[in-house]
Amino acid sequence: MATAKEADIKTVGANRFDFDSTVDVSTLRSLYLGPAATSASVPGAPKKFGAESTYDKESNSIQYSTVAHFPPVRLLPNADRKRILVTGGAGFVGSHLVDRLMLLGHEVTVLDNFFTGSRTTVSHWVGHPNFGLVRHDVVEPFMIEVDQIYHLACPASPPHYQYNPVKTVKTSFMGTLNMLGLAKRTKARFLITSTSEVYGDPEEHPQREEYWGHVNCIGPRACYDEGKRVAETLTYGYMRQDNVEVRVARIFNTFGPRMNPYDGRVVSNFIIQALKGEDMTVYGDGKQTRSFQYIHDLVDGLILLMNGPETRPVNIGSSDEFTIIDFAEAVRDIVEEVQKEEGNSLAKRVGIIHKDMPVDDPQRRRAETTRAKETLKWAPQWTVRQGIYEMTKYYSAQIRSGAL
Ligand SMILES: O=c1ccn([C@@H]2O[C@H](COP(=O)(O)OP(=O)(O)O[C@H]3OC[C@@H](O)[C@H](O)[C@H]3O)[C@@H](O)[C@H]2O)c(=O)[nH]1
Repeated sequence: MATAKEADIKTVGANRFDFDSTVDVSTLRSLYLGPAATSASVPGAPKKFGAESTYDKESNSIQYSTVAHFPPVRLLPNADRKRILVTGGAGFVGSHLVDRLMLLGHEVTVLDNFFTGSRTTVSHWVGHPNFGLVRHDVVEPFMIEVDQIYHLACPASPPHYQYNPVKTVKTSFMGTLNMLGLAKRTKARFLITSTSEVYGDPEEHPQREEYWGHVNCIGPRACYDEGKRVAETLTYGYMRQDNVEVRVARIFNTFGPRMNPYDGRVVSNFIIQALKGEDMTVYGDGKQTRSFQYIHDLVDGLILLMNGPETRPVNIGSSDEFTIIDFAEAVRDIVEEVQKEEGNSLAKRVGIIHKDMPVDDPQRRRAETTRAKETLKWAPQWTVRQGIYEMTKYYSAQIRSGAL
């Protein structure tokens, strides 16, 4: 069996609907893993991109330096170069989408309030003539001339979105209303990132797009679940009433580098705990299930959806389902493999402990992706193992550099 590190995926993206979105994985890696962790070779370009930070332990200070060279971006004819707005573009998913859109040669403006996003995720593009970064909260209107809007802005981790539930609902409703208004005025195509959480604690398994869901509208998760449901309602309202061109992605659990290590989601929690030699925390008995997709597969799906003809909601996720307890063991094995390779093996295996199950935690979740396969010709290409391996290398490098 191939090991995780033997990932030989060379390119991501696809050439469909007259739109070539292929990008070398090595170029993407140079943006999040850095040159030391990748064999990236971008012809004619410097090996290191973006701002650099150096931590000094003695003075407990951090020194930043900016770099004025950027990875080469595709040179598109004017007619093909789009002006693209990405709300939440400094978040985990947003920053990877921005990397792709920039490398493909588009003009990208990122809107972010930096509640859960961070400037560092896109700092390697600051100063590029095709790139703009605006601190702005989508609950307020925003004026810009654009051709496409990827509307991602909203906290996505359960502890984050439950921290200020009123703000979460407000972001989902007002933010989507404002961005749809912008799409209506500019005639931009509008894509919203909805979520598998619209299915709630599902009574149907796996979850097809036709399933209406099972959501507790007054529970602690409702601010996000119902927020995204009403955001979808608004989106189709604007489509029917105002002919706005809309796309709706229902994203299932996604992981990858640049995920905030302390945002409380299971993949980041497990990898960080295992790397630091702490017990891994399984909530409840760990029999609940999730299917996890790697970030690059999700970004492929978003770009295909935006540029394809499908206007109905489309699930984008993995159908490789794990119980959380099995997932903890798989993560522990991969982290140990990385530690061994890096000569950092721990004296003993980390333990797995159980904590209380969060209220309304969905018991089963697996993406049914026939629609994405048929209408977008999309299929995930990264295994969970390949993704966890790369994400572990990323966090491990961050711990070594003092950033974590
Ligand atoms: O340390 C942990 C964290 C989480 N978990 C469990 O692992 C499972 C997954 O939890 P996560 O917090 O990562 O994500 P959830 O599936 O609950 O929610 C996610 O759903 C889809 C996306 O839209 C969102 O990113 C997020 O809300 C849950 O059953 C949770 O209880 C643990 O067992 N231990």
